[in-house]
Amino acid sequence: MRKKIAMQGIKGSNHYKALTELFDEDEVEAVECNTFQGLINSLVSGASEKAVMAIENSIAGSILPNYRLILDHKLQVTAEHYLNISHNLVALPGQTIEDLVKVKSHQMALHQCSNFFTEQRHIHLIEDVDTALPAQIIAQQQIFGVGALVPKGTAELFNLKVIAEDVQNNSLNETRFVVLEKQGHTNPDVDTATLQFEIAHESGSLAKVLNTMAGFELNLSKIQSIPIPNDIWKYAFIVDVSFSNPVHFQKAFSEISKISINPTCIGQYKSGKS
Ligand SMILES: O=C(O)C(=O)C[C@]1(C(=O)O)C=C[C@@H](O)C=C1
Repeated sequence: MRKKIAMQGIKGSNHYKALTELFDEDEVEAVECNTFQGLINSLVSGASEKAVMAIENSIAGSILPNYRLILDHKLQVTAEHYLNISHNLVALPGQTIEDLVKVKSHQMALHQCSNFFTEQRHIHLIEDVDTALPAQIIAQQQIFGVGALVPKGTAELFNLKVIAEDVQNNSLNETRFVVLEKQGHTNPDVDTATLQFEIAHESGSLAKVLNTMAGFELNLSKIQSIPIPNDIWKYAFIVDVSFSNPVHFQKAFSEISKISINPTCIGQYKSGKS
């Protein structure tokens, strides 16, 4: 039986691209979910074995609600993948950009193309569940006057015309996706970890944690603060670190556990950076 992997959106979306670059398409079945919450529900209920979820983009930044979902459901990150993102404006053939009155796409995709649409004042932007679904609906229902922003290759999938290629604000546009599971596994071949901790509201408490990481030769690649619900204006920190020796990470984590509050390892995995 093929492994079920939950993703946000449908075939033709960036999530689907990420999923097929992470897994052998013949061995897995993509479970299409309309929302990030739906993707988590699929994983938590056991309907899917794993989930592929976008977590941050190089133009639009962190998808903070997705960090919240990982923490609230105590999920583990078991892999990561960086996908080059290209947004292409598509519509039914026979139209030009002047004919479009609306463009529908995923909120993150619209953010990443804000400069292009500032110049197209006649176009009304509308959020949709992903990039591919509005394209599929435009094609199925033959809707004129409406465009979609889709990855390369998706126009052909739905027989749509590419009106403008690569309309993202910056040609260097990558989204980082994580693979989520209910439980992590002990894989010795890891060089990256994500951890979460809170600290006492005291001068120097974050510096102590960061110095401990430096002392064990952990290289910090990201630090993200996230509000602690029920503790107003207090924040937890989510940190990504890389290391050449997993033992260094274990030792550092044990030290950090002594000087922080609620330390949690959210995952140890192999870096997806090339
Ligand atoms: O709609 C899609 O194509 C998606 O896979 C969603 C998503 C996202 O969640 O950030 C994925 C990558 C791009 O950054 C834009 C949108």
